[in-house]
Amino acid sequence: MTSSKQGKDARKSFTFNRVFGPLATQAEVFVDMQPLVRSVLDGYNVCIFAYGQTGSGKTFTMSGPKILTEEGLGVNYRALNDLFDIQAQRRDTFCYEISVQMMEIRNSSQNGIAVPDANRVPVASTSDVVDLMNLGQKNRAVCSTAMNDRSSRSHSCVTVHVQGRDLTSGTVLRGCMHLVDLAGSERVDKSEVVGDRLKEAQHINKSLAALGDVIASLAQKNAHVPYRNSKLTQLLQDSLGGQAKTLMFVHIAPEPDAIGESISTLKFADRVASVELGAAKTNKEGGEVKELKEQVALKQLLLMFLLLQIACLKAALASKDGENESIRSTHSSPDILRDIRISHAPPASGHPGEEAGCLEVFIFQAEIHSTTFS
Ligand SMILES: Nc1ncnc2c1ncn2[C@@H]1O[C@H](COP(=O)(O)OP(=O)(O)OP(=O)(O)O)[C@@H](O)[C@H]1O
Repeated sequence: MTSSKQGKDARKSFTFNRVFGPLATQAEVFVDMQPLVRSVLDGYNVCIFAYGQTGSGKTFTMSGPKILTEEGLGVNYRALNDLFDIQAQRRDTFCYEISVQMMEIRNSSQNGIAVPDANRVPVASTSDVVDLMNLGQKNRAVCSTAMNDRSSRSHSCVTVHVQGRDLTSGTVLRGCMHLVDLAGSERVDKSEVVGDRLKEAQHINKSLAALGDVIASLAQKNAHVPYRNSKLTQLLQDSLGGQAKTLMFVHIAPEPDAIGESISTLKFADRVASVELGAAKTNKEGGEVKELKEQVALKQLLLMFLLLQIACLKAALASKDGENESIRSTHSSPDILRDIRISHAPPASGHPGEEAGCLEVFIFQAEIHSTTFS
């Protein structure tokens, strides 16, 4: 990249995994990220970001153009389509449940940034997803700036939750994929915004800077990573740290006067590319692990039960002998024992074998008031 500056700043070179030109199709972009998307079905956490200055094509990459055509479909739709296709192919070996959550992180007058209520919606087909995303797009905070007439003024995050059960071994895999269309980074002077819009732009830049700080800390392998400095980094903590697979699409505008912005975007991308996340891990819970966890939970409850019984016996003994006035319990032993119920529940749902052997524990008011042990 050649800038108008003289000397060592005149020419800069950056290296990335892949570069897409202005004529690259949406399908070509998706093919490159497809293996990553697929790994969510194998129990990995995946995070895909779109970063770049206002108007550089982030929403186009993630969702598509304003008027959607099949060729125009962005990576969000393609990713979910792909997941449904594989779900159908693995029908005989895996049972998958897929749900989608749409979140928007935007500037709010009270406490800076808000994440509106976001429910997980189960989805079973592409049309379910299209309906959901259309709704999300409609609700997204958008305004016209000098740099983009449909500028997104918030970070939008589509989170896909996948749970798959191996029909033979009972192993349960849980994967989650965040598809994040970040709000545009922009020089506030160039976007010509004022008042609330200016504040909003400053806020967006602040949360993008917080993302940059987290990435810098990860790159330097600092002991402390400042995830809590923004809602965005808090939300994505599980996908920015060690065990996830992360991909960032970085967008630069082709206009010559965007060069300053493009260089700072590329520097940001360079920093991101230097982060070593370490080996990604699957979220796998084997049938045996599940059984062991249930046994541990049962043993812990029995232990609690025995401790309570000892406490009650001590209290009863002490009050009988009048030896220790400070030992009191509001319940007698049988009452306390009545309050703890342990049930080994039968399968709750209609899916054969799904919850078989599952332990349900109900604890009602298992508490001892003002008890002091001698
Ligand atoms: N590869 C592309 N091919 C054709 N048109 C594109 C392409 N990328 C972006 N555009 C068009 O450029 C305009 C701006 O793109 P878009 O809204 O995706 O930018 P953005 O980076 O999301 O902006 P903001 O951060 O302000 O929301 C839109 O009209 C979009 O359709």
